Amino acid sequence: MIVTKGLRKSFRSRRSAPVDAVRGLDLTVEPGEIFGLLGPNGAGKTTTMRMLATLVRPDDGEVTLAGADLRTEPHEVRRRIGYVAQGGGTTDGASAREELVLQARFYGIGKAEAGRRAEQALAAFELTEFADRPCAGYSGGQRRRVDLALGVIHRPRLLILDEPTVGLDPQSRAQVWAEVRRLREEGMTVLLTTHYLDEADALCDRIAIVDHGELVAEGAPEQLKREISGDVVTLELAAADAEAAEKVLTGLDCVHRIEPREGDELRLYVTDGASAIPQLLHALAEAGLRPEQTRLQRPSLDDVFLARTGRTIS
Ligand SMILES: Nc1ncnc2c1ncn2[C@@H]1O[C@H](COP(=O)(O)OP(=O)(O)OP(=O)(O)O)[C@@H](O)[C@H]1O
Repeated sequence: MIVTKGLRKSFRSRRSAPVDAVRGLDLTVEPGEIFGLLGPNGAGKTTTMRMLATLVRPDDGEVTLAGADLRTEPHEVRRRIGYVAQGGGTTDGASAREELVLQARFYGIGKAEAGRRAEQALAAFELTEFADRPCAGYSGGQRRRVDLALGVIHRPRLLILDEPTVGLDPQSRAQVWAEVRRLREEGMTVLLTTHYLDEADALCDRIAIVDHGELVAEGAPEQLKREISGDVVTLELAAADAEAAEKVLTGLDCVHRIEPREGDELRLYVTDGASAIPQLLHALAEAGLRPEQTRLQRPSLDDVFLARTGRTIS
């Protein structure tokens, strides 16, 4: 659905040194995915989104979006994608219905059909109740839902969202996630940027982590985390059992490493916690041992960023 090869953009001004915002980005987003572009402030996420949305001209690189070439068919790209910018696009004085009808008309949709689409969008995004009130009175989450509805009123195949949940409270963020998932279920491909690690982890099928305009990692969140360090299993044992348990577990294939024991707690590094835990418990049971508590911790996307760049994202 999106292929970029060698995408590049520098900003030059007379007053300051040039900024290489995006430095040769190769990305592939498959149809039907929620794909997240993750990175710290200034990593080049917004510049990338603006280039894909035809708002900033790339210095170099080949880009295809929904089958259209960014350089030679920008009009076609605009027709086939929806774009929601960071600040959104609603006006204080207009109502959600007015904004939706206007947006549909902007895409050349006839008056009657524009009204029908606005009505459908209001229902789908749960906006009907306050559809005719000015947007100024909406909550942050409600306004964000109007932005999403505006982004898809022309039924694009690909939706590009720049920081869709920035500044929202946890409940509104969860609602936006639910809407994004619903759009994906309806067959839409979604590309979004975020600097919330938990958001990328929970929402995205695949992510690309960028830093200083370059790709530092790409893949499914689970896969990236597993590649870094596997999982950590913590077992709490009765004081009398800890030493014996350590001996039993040291010999198991699924255990890469056991941290030096602190009291009655054992921390084990394993490739995949979900499959290792039953093996650990089985081995302990055969030796007549049973942990009082078993905890599984997974590495976070921040660990992935740390491993690749030597810094934390947040
Ligand atoms: N119009 C511009 N003129 C000059 N420099 C720019 C311009 N737009 C972006 N930059 C610079 O390019 C780099 C990448 O910025 P960009 O906004 O793409 O990053 P980002 O990953 O979206 O960051 P954030 O999470 O803060 O939005 C930054 O150093 C930024 O200052």
